[in-house]
Amino acid sequence: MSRQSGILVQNAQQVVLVCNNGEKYLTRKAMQDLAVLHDASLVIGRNGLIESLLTYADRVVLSVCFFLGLVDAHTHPVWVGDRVHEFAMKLAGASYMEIHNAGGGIHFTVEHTRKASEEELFECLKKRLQRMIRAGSTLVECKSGYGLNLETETKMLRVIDRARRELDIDISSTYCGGHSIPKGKTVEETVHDITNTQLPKLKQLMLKGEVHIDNIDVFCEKGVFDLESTSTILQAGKEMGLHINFHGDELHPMKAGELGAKLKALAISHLEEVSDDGINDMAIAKSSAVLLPTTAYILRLKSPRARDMLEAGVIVALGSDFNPNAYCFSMPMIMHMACVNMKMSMSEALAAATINAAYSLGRSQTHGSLEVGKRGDLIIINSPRWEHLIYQFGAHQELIQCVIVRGKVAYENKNCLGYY
Ligand SMILES: N=CN[C@@H](CCC(=O)O)C(=O)O
Ligand SMILES: [Zn+2]
Repeated sequence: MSRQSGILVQNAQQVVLVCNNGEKYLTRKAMQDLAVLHDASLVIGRNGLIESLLTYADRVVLSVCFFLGLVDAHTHPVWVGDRVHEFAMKLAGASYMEIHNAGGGIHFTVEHTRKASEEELFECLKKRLQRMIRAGSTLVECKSGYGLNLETETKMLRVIDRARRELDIDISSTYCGGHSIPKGKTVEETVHDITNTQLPKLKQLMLKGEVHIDNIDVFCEKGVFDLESTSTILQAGKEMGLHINFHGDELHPMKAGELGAKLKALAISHLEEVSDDGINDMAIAKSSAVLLPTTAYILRLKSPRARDMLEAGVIVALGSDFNPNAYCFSMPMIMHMACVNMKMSMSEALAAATINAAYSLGRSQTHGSLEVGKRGDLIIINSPRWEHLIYQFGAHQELIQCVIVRGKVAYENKNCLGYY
């Protein structure tokens, strides 16, 4: 399938473009009506960008679909020390915050991640990103946040940066030094450390080109960072040129939707407890809602009000939330869960896992749809209809034949059985 100018991917029954008019995001009705070509091929140039999309009605068409690569808008993939023992505790009735307040949860992962070497963390991240590629993700947001001090947060960000340079996947990097209050510290001390020590040092490293950071994140939650401390940290990050992309309104109503809209956040994640005002403010400010179906599922919470957000015109995106609490790499499974538990349609879920997820990371000019001039990131699935990737829960290994990132084969599944 190679040709001199780049690669030609030929003769698909369907090519799912998602949108084709340079849209930066989709809302409301536009999420129902995605752009799909029939009996088509596409050419990716040597520069890794899409050169042309062609329809060949007269050729023999293969019973495969080409999809643009999926975008995972929220992950915590850099850590060591799994928490399978905590999964057992939660199954026996313990809540997320009970485990956290008893010194487990994020604290457990921080303890192990601080002790890990950079090489060890990179090896873990590499395997996890490879598993994400196998499930069709080609752009992934990756957070730090299991260091909570300058040394380990910087170590995590360097590991993410190395993955960006060495692996066939695109990454949006998030500084999440405000993920929790470190043991033995107060909220005030932590905010001071982040704004006076960590962020200034990271700014220097960014200027020297030693780390690259795209977004700033804080866990805005009762017993973690309140609204005021969240706002202080996010504004300090914004002044450094970072996109605001934070955790809010997850376990308790915090007015995080309202705060995010006021600060012009690009993204607010979770939102299980968002208020009506928060939804309206987010729609007006174009602050996207990154919904994470695994959180409500694993913690047995109520699901975020996706329908209310969609009807209000909020830009809804999806993420796996991969972390030691929610061990899921698969955006096809996330889309299925969004459809069943959050009442989204398959078209809405796909728009949320592509163009809108790219918007939440400030990347929708280059990612999130198959359009001439955008990244040549796509997946080839062995099925005549694209909906099978969502419909067949957990079957993505048997459906995804190939994942192409920037015009290069990043994964090929020779044993793929197909959609039967
Ligand atoms: N809620 C805060 N952060 C993560 C969980 C992190 C952890 O438990 O290690 C989340 O998005 O679900
Ligand atoms: Zn998270």
